[in-house]
Amino acid sequence: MGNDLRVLRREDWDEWYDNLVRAFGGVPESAEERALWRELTETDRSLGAWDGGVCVGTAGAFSFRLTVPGGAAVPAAGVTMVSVAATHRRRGMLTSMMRRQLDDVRSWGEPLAVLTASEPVIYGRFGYGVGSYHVNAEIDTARVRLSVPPGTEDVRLRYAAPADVLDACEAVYAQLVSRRPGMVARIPGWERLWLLDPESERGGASPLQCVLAERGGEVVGYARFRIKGDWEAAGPKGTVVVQDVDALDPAAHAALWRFLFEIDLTSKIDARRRPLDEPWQHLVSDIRRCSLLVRDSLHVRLVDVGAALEARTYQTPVDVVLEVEDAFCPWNSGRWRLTGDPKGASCMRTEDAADLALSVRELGSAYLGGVSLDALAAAGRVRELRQGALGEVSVAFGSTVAPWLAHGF
Ligand SMILES: CC(=O)SCCNC(=O)CCNC(=O)[C@H](O)C(C)(C)COP(=O)(O)OP(=O)(O)OC[C@H]1O[C@@H](n2cnc3c(N)ncnc32)[C@H](O)[C@@H]1OP(=O)(O)O
Repeated sequence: MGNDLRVLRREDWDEWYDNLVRAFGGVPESAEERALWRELTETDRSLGAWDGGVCVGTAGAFSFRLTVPGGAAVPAAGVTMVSVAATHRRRGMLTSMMRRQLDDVRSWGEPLAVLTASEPVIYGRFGYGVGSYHVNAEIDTARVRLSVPPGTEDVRLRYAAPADVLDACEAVYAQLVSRRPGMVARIPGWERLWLLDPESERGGASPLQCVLAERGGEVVGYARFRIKGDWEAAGPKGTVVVQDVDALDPAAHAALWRFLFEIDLTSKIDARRRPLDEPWQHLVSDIRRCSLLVRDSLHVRLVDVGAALEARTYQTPVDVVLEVEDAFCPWNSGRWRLTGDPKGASCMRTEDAADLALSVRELGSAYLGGVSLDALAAAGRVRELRQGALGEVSVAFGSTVAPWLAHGF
């Protein structure tokens, strides 16, 4: 191809990042946001493709820790900032960057690579499966009522400037990370991303607002949101645009959502990227008027099948031989014996007969417990080779809590 693919040097960052911005339409970010991404880019884990000294391809990999079923925080490459210049598209440049990147991730000893896709069609060929989903909700708060559980009245709410209470909000988030598969522990510096609030990206809404939920002086939750005012002849019809709601217990959760439901001069909540099983869905009087839309969220790639399957736990005892096919990372292909239970697991090479056959992409989908192997088998993507194996393994792989990624990257 004649292009040079190499690890990013800090002095090349501006040209590298310009290629990325242009591939996403070319509208520049605010100086503040650009400076923050510059700081957060892990250059030694990023790749640039150069053609005659001009940057034409980019790919990065944050060093994340991802919560997996059982609560462990597993090293995972957070694949990001992927772009190929439109002048060089569809010549295999992405494929060569993914090749190099997955080889690198393996050499770093990280068992997983994860990403959120600009277009879901791109990454399946490289062995990524959709491992978590989120919902977007548009709630008609003029019609939908929220009932709250006992204890909600004990929660006190107060406004605070988002920057002033950032540490308290981050402490709440940090407590939630180990409770839900698919969440990512915050790398220092990342918390500042949630406070970037350029007027150009507010879509006519207010600056970011924050309300803390407290009980006995302790912060037990927070909501960050904007208000987009609107009026019609009959009166106000503003929208509450929710950015984050994180709460440590049911009463704090209900108090925050009730607050968002009842803000005067608004008749709608627009909440994106919420967990599939978020409790407020069970508190509303009319779920249909909440217009839930399910979207793919985290795409998961097992880079080291044995280490990845050992790193999580299983809901019920499991002893199974998996025949794994992995064309892009052939070191994973072949038979693996997985034995595990709620306390731990081991996964090793075996010559024993296989019970289930599947590709690494299906393993990625099932890995966080949000997509059942049964459903994948019904789609013809998993084959049962020993009768009864599918049901057992499917239950073992499940998670009682829906996996969820709180934010893009
Ligand atoms: C994690 C993230 O950062 S997600 C962000 C991804 N980046 C973007 O969406 C920015 C805009 N798009 C781009 O920069 C580029 O089009 C990319 C990176 C998506 C693809 O780069 P390319 O170098 O053109 O991909 P490459 O030539 O290696 O394609 C490999 C295969 O994937 C297919 N493919 C790649 N991108 C797409 C797409 N967007 N839609 C459909 N098919 C695609 C190609 O057709 C090709 O298929 P084939 O092997 O059957 O011929």
